[in-house]
Amino acid sequence: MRRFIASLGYACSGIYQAVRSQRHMRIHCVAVAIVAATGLVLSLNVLEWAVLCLTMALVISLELVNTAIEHVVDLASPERRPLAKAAKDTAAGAVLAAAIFAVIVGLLILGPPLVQLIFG
Ligand SMILES: Nc1ncnc2c1ncn2[C@@H]1O[C@H](COP(=O)(O)OP(=O)(O)OP(=O)(O)O)[C@@H](O)[C@H]1O
Repeated sequence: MRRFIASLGYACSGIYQAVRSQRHMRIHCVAVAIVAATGLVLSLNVLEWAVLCLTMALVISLELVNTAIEHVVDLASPERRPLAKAAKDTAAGAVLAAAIFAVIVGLLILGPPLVQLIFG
């Protein structure tokens, strides 16, 4: 049990450091807060919350993995190398792809009730 709590602490510390050091991570967190607040205002149903939570978790998780890859690349290759560039750019691409689809999911779920609330 003590080992589990220690591991939990290390994981939380990793998230905290990523939020502190990565601007993109802070932007994702603000987006999550805005989506959550909008979802509360719109009284989304359980399925809509589940889809939104999964989508937001995917983006945040990929940003954490991207940050870890950046650290490992900086450790393994402080000098500039094509493979180091490919690793960083591919990891960043994974976050971008998830973020684009997250915007689409957000528009699909929040868009219609938001339009209804504002203009209906
Ligand atoms: N060791 C390297 N070798 C070759 N290209 C690199 C290397 N490190 C970074 N780059 C290139 O520079 C870009 C920016 O890298 P940089 O390390 O400045 O930012 P990052 O850590 O990838 O991203 P962030 O700004 O989110 O922290 C990378 O996406 C990659 O294209």
